[in-house]
Amino acid sequence: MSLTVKCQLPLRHFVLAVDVRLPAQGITAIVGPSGSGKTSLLEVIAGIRQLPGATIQFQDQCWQAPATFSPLHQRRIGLVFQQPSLFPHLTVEENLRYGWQRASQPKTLGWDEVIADCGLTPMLGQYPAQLSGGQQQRVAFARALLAQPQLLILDEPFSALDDDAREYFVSYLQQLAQRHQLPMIWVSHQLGDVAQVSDYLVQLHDGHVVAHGPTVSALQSEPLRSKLALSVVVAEAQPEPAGQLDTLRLTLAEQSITLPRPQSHELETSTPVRLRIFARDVSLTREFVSDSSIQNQLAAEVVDSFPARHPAECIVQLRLGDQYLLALITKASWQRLGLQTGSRVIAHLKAAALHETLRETL
Ligand SMILES: Nc1ncnc2c1ncn2[C@@H]1O[C@H](COP(=O)(O)OP(=O)(O)OP(=O)(O)O)[C@@H](O)[C@H]1O
Repeated sequence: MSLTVKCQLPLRHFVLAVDVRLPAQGITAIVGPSGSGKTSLLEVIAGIRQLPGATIQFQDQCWQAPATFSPLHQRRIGLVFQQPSLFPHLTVEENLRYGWQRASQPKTLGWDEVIADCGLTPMLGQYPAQLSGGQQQRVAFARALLAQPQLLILDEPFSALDDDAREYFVSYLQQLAQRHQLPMIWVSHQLGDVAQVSDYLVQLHDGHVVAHGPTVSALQSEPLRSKLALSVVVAEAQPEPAGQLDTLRLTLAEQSITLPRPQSHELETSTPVRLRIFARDVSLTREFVSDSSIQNQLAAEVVDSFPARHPAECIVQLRLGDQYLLALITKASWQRLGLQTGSRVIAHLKAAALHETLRETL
């Protein structure tokens, strides 16, 4: 199951030159600096830009080849851009019915379910101009779902939402990919969100794919590891001792960590959960320390170090079992601790930085 994209699109400052095969399942995130060609690439995939010579193949469907071109509506793509293009003269309900009535059968994403999940019930009778930017984005997202897409293409769809709502919708993306087997291509500047739920990462720079691969490993490879300084590890939920209702114990590489229990999460023992850990939230010592507020201390091995954005800092790559973690420390600390490849260290993870980032894995 794949999405093959080959194109050469001259843009103002460079040519968007892409030749890549992406998974046609799960969540594929496209990241890259502003102006690197992310939106243009989505437009080529959707067929909004009819580009001579491009090849777009989704699963067993040829959307574009030298002698073939399927327009957007035949591709059954749910397209959500940062600017929600709602019909201003229709109510929210009428906007939603527009997608719903044109949808193919069978409808796997139900009307009531999507409206409830997107929190739209109170605003069904209102017009777009009566809604905030974030509410309009939620309507546009729901309308795309109700059209029963076979592929969801998202370009910063939650940029106007507040942090709590964005967090909810990011985890909703994961549910949609998991429960409804709905593949997604998602452009976001929120690297933490992307690391948290994406299965596959593509990095664009000046119109070229400079890195792509499964998220967990792509984050540990150049150029993403230097640019993002962020790791994703998978831990397993552990049974909680009686009376400890506000904390959650996890096992990571056969070691125990504890974090504040997210209120929304009921995790069964052994459920694998993803933790997104910024390198800046990891510090290192040579020994376990007892007089620290940081209780999550994990024995690890130094496998590499490389420059960080600031010349006085470096990023240390650590191995915990078969998983990898990045730590951002100063070069002075690297010297003072006498670190080198193979050194045994203790990685300290701030629990408060972890508890907002807990997700069940796909
Ligand atoms: N129709 C067009 N013709 C020529 N150049 C274009 C056209 N549309 C966009 N560009 C240029 O192509 C480059 C990539 O734009 P694009 O919107 O794809 O980038 P992006 O990575 O999505 O940026 P952002 O993250 O800011 O949304 C920009 O330099 C832009 O000016």
